[in-house]
Amino acid sequence: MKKGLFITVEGPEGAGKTSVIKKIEETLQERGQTILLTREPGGIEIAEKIREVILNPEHKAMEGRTEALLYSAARRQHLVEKVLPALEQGITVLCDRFIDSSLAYQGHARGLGIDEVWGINQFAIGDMMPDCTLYFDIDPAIGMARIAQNKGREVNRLDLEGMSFHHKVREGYLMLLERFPERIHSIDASRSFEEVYEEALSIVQSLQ
Ligand SMILES: Nc1ncnc2c1ncn2[C@@H]1O[C@H](COP(=O)(O)OP(=O)(O)OP(=O)(O)O)[C@@H](O)[C@H]1O
Ligand SMILES: Cc1cn([C@H]2C[C@H](O)[C@@H](COP(=O)(O)O)O2)c(=O)[nH]c1=O
Repeated sequence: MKKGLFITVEGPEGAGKTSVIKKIEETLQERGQTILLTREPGGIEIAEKIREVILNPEHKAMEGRTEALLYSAARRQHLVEKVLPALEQGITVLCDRFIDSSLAYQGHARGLGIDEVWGINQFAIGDMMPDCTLYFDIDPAIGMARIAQNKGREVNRLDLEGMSFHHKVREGYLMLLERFPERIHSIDASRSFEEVYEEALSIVQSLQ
């Protein structure tokens, strides 16, 4: 039986999600709150291994449906092995990407269809939708420029897609915002780190 809050964070490449939620985790821990920060694809050994397969830049032959199925397989294992046990203990889970990434990237940008990708993900997650999703909205040109400046970051297979793919990812997210207006909160991620962090933190706190 789920008791904790399940919060997911979404957005195009370089929107600042990972940096902001790391700081939110630190802030909440300093305040004595227990929070589990995790990510997709990954977060546990099996899913990290699937991540390596999906994101390896050498795997240029990977077909769209294979990609979608691998993301949903990693999601299933991560959900049952890590997310659900934490939620059952009443812990707030903050997850860097979840189903909306599959809907925006594979469903819309890859052209597999949002409803089709929704279908395979229902098999993977059942009714375990997030309580709240923070969507970091950014022009992909700004996001990709931020990534290019971050020399320590590994370039993955999805980063190598052309700009038109990244614009379609954002378009997909904007469609999801219209479809799930109560669950998804949009944050203007083109502002300074502090401004984005403050808004994201205030949303997370308002849920607790
Ligand atoms: N508001 C901001 N303004 C400018 N740079 C930022 C901002 N937020 C984060 N950055 C920088 O942008 C880069 C990408 O940030 P981060 O890795 O947090 O993004 P992300 O959304 O998790 O990206 P991805 O999903 O592609 O991994 C990092 O170098 C980070 O320091
Ligand atoms: C969960 C999920 C992710 N993706 C893409 C989005 C990114 O390009 C990578 C993950 O890298 P990050 O640095 O950890 O953000 O995978 C996707 O296409 N579909 C998904 O379901």
